[in-house]
Amino acid sequence: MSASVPRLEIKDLRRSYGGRAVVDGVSLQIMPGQVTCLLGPSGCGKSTTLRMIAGVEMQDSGTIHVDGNLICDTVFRVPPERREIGLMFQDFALFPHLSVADNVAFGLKGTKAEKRVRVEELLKRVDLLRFIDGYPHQLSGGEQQRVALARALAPKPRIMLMDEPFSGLDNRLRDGIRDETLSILKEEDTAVLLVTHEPDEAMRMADEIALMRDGVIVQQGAPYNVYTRPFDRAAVAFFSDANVVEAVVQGALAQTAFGRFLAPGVADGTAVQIVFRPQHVRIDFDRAGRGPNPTAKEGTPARAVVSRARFMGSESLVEFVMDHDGSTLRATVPNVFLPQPGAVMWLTIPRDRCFVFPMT
Ligand SMILES: Nc1ncnc2c1ncn2[C@@H]1O[C@H](COP(=O)(O)OP(=O)(O)OP(=O)(O)O)[C@@H](O)[C@H]1O
Repeated sequence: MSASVPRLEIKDLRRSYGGRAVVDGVSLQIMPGQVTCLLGPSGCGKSTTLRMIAGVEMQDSGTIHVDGNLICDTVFRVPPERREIGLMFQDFALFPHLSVADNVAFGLKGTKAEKRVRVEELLKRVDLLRFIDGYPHQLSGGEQQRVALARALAPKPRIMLMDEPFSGLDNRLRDGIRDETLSILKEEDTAVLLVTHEPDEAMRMADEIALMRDGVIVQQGAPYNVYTRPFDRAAVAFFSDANVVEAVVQGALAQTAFGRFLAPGVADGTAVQIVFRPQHVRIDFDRAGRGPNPTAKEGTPARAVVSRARFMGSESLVEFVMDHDGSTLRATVPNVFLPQPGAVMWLTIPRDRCFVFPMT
């Protein structure tokens, strides 16, 4: 198989329920060994997309190809069990009455001896060989999850579809299992489509993030690009808290209390939102009623009064009330920074860390 043929390619998938388009023209390509995360809020159509790829749901239109071969359009349909697609869902439910070995062997074909070889290989891989003759109820949640992974991988699927597979695990366990799962899937050269509504999970696991909203993919790219070049205000806010300053453009510039912001190509009179993350707000102490001098890179400092400061563990969150309009602005600072409420500070917004979006 040529390296340039996607392992999974979906084109213009659509599905409506009761006249409402739930998946509204979704296209994606995933290469072998690549992890793509379908990331979006609850109800945006992620699971429906996954179910159509798995073959348990029929699309209204659009095509699905695996390694260049059509597996489903509106007339032709390879049944789910012949798609060579592995599934891992949150409620992964091992069969309680089957041993760990029989759970892993469940979807395998071949002789008893051949199955045993593959089961042992996989249990070794997920570091659970010692439980081969045990039963699911004897395992912790994390161990059960690893058995589920072994079971899903056993038939050597070309594609793995995962729907919030780690959300049932507690935080400490989750990071380890996520990383372990990822390295096994990469070793097996499986193409992975992972559905999640958690940006942290997507950032941690994905080679590529497809940001989904209201049935469509609004932005797609490497995690760094999606995070640093968000498509719109909602895309910023999906990954982190976001501050917003509103202004009106004149001569391709938006004038604010923080100085002017470039708004190239935006027509005069257009209202814009200047959006920036709390970690990018620069805070300076008041010095005899003044802040730092304005610069081209950071603009003009604006005077603010601390209303609240909280220690969050690895960072501190400070809320300010802005002098010029009484609006609230949030800043996060690494480690411990807990100024007293009422303290006067000056805030600047680095121009390379903010996004200017015309209001729609
Ligand atoms: N069989 C169905 N019949 C009618 N509506 C459905 C059906 N399946 C899903 N929907 C609706 O389609 C929309 C998208 O559902 P879907 O499960 O794909 O969303 P999601 O993005 O995976 O959300 P979540 O993260 O909450 O699982 C929802 O509004 C849901 O109620």
